[in-house]
Amino acid sequence: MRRYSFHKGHGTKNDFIILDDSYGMHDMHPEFIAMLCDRHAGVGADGVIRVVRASSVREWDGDPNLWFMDYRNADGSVAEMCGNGLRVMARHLINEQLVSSGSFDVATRAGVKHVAVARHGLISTVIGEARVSREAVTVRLGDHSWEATKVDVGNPHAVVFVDHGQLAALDLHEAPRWSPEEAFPEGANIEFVEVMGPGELRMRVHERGVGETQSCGTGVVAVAAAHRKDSGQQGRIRVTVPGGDLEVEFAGDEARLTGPAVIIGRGEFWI
Ligand SMILES: N[C@@H](CCC[C@H](N)C(=O)O)C(=O)O
Repeated sequence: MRRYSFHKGHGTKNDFIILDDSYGMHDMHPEFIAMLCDRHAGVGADGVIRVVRASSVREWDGDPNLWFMDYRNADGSVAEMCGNGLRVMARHLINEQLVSSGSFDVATRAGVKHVAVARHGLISTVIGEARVSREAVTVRLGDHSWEATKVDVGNPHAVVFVDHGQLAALDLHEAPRWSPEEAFPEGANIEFVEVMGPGELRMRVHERGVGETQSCGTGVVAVAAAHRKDSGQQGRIRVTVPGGDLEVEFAGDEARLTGPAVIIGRGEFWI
């Protein structure tokens, strides 16, 4: 049996277990992650963020001095990026004085992302380009089907715009399906969105490797990018998710995501 210390945090109620592992000593076996994230038998979370020096990450060939966000979904699968996780990891690095200022870069499997403390203690993250595809994808949930927009935010997303009043009634206990299957060979995060007004969106999400979550930062960027492409919306886009509000701004095609990031405590577990 081993003893581990952890921190727990969330960004708009998308919650994470944070494991400090500077030198890459932890074994991130999928069963270990799934057990940790189990809300009844473990600590419980939507995912695990392993905070590791980039120099200790075999597949990383960029700046070795950065901190690397090694993100795992609750089922133990690896994800390229996590928008809410990035803010929470930034808050953790600042709190633990693992960085020397409030503005720095973090390495992820989707490249280097800049983070900075913003107004009212929110954290702003440069997520980069959200690539909106023209490829036709159909999403099905129960008896409904919709044409969806495929968006690549470093990780895969399908964005479905639903009619007014439809969002709250969706049953996301069931996993949405898509066709053609080859559209997302690695699986997908599926966002359902209602347009409330210009630049005002409401979203629910079924995350790959988790199920329905209270928020998804990369999902929020995906829906903002799809909305901007459809409507020509300029300026700030506010996305309300079950866990709170997030804002997306674009500079050219580059998306910046701003929102809260909270560390709620720390503890130890034995496995
Ligand atoms: N909740 C995250 C996304 C986490 C990864 C996702 N489930 C995937 O598998 O791509 C976010 O805030 O972006």
